[in-house]
Amino acid sequence: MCNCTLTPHVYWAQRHGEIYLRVELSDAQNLNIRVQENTLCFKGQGHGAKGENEYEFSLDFLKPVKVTHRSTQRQVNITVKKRERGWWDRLAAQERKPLFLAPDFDRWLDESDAEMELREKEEKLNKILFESRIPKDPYLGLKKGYLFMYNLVQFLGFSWIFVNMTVRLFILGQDSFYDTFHTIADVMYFCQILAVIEVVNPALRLVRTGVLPPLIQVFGRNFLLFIILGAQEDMQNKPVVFFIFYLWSTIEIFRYPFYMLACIDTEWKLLTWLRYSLWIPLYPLGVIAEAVAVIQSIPIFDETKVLSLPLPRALGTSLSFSYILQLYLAVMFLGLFINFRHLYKMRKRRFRAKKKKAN
Ligand SMILES: CCCCCCCCCCCCC/C=C/C(=O)SCCNC(=O)CCNC(=O)[C@H](O)C(C)(C)COP(=O)(O)OP(=O)(O)OC[C@H]1O[C@@H](n2cnc3c(N)ncnc32)[C@H](O)[C@@H]1OP(=O)(O)O
Repeated sequence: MCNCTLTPHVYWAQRHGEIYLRVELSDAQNLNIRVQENTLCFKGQGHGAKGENEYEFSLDFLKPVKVTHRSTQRQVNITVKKRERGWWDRLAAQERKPLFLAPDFDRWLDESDAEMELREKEEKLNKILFESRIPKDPYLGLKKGYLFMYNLVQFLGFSWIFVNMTVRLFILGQDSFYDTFHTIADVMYFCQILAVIEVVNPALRLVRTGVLPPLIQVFGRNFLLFIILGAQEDMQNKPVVFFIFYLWSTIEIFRYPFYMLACIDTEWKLLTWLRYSLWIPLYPLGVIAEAVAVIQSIPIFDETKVLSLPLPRALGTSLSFSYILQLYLAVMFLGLFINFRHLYKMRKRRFRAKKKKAN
């Protein structure tokens, strides 16, 4: 036992593997801290509750401890390792708590919180270990730079379309519905040709997603843009073009900036929410608008015979493209179903991952 004269205030907290002691003694000098079995003896000079003096205390721990670590800042901090990991019901061997001892509420955790803290530390360590085992991709910077530029160009293109259409709608009202194609088509052609890259990217493993969903989307949009609208002038001044282009560009002005931020490992929660929620009303509306355009184009293709297939004389003169369009109408809803399910899964995965992080 130590021969104690003045005793400092000592604050404590525990974890499963260690005990933290904070001795209220500033400008401490001549420190002598010893641990034997389950007893810690402390002696030192410094400024404590009774001014500048020599202070000492001894503490019999509930169970054996080993190795200490100490640091002296404004107070003396001591870390004591428990010889066996576990949660202690109390700190001292004697049932009555020594008078100089009090909980350190700055570091205090109850058993379950301490377990959680431990698990988080282990998870972090495992993640670091796991990541250090994966060989680093030497072209990662280049890939991200390329994706960033691609998304930026698409964002600028679709923003131009969206802003242009909105301004025209405010100025011309319903009249703007009729010449959407003539004012917007060039930029839309450019963006949609470029969008073929979105099928190539997953095929080359540049992005972590499947090839089928972007293929359905790019094929679906380009079929409508280049064949149904592009090949039939009579379709180009129909109001449905306005709705199709407006729905396409509305989702894209949120989707592309979301990807741009992902390329620089940044996330803006509102943008993520918009990217993974806006499709819920927009996608079905888009497909309905596209279906209307396909239906409106059927008699026009029948009449003009554009893209009709010439047949041997015995079978008739030609096979109208409208038959392909009728088949396409059915395929469209299958495409809608596949992509709707894909986006639903992506949304669930994204928000589940976020919830886990928040917990
Ligand atoms: C075989 C051919 C069959 C043809 C059949 C044709 C039928 C056609 C019918 C359908 C017609 C539909 C036409 C379209 C209409 C409309 O668009 S209406 C308007 C509303 N539209 C929408 O809301 C859909 C918008 N589009 C999309 O959401 C996508 O294009 C998608 C293809 C449907 C799904 O995208 P996907 O990439 O698979 O999912 P994400 O969660 O966004 O991304 C997954 C991960 O990949 C990363 N990533 C993807 N792209 C990029 C990129 N360009 N840059 C950087 N990163 C990218 C993304 O960050 C994700 O990564 P993690 O975060 O690590 O998961």
